[in-house]
Amino acid sequence: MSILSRPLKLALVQLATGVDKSVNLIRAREKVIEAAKAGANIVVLPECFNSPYGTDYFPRYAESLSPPKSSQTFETLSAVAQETATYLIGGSIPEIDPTTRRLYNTSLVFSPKGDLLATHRKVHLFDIDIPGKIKFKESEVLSPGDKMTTFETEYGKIGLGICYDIRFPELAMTAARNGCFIMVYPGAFNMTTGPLHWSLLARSRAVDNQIYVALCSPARDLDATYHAWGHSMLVDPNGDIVKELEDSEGIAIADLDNERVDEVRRGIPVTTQRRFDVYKNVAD
Ligand SMILES: NC(=O)CCC(=O)C(=O)O
Repeated sequence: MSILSRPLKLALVQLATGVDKSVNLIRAREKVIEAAKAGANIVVLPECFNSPYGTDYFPRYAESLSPPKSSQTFETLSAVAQETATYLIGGSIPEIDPTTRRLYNTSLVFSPKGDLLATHRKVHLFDIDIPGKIKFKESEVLSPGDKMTTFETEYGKIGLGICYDIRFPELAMTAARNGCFIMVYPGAFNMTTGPLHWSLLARSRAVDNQIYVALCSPARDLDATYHAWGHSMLVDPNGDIVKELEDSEGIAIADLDNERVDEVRRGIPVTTQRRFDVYKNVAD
């Protein structure tokens, strides 16, 4: 039995986000409906789709998810997943834990019935400093999540990370070894690291693990404080880019094929040739 039980249509919504949260939510809803009308079974939104991306914004836009009814974004995503009968991977949003007052970069996943299926808090915070190019420190305001996230669908198991998480192959490797047919990363790379590594990382995670990899970015807005790279894409288990957007708003719709996964794994059978007797202590 293939890790992807049957073909499916995936939609990556490269949303143009702005400063007005309600407008972002209305537009996200419209795009999910558009994707569903085009036949998508699973729809993905970008990292930080309800707010601009930036440490100044996270505290101002953060929502508490407990109890869920208090979150405007939770309610919108749940309702549109149910309305469209799609699996909805709700990009990510700034979340506040009302007890600890800690902030997280959090992704919510809903079933076609509108039920919450999974929650992923970004595990690896985006702290980088490339002199003269970009300095960013999510950890100034955010706390990291402390668990891997996978969830079951009728198509098979899906692994979820957020943006910078893609740089840590262990997450995708563990998800793939646990049977995931795809890793999905809502993400917002930038004009320095986007051209350098966005597609390289997606293709690497795909080839390493012979799984699909999907990246979903916000559209680029040159008036915003952070310029997202865009280029939402789907990569197949052979490392080929199946679909890629440019930098403006759009929806990438692509077919995932269970036979393709099996064909790639049969041809180059690394999934059965691993030598964990040789490199068993990967965390040492
Ligand atoms: N939002 C992010 O995590 C950005 C990650 C990024 O740009 C990178 O180069 O990694």
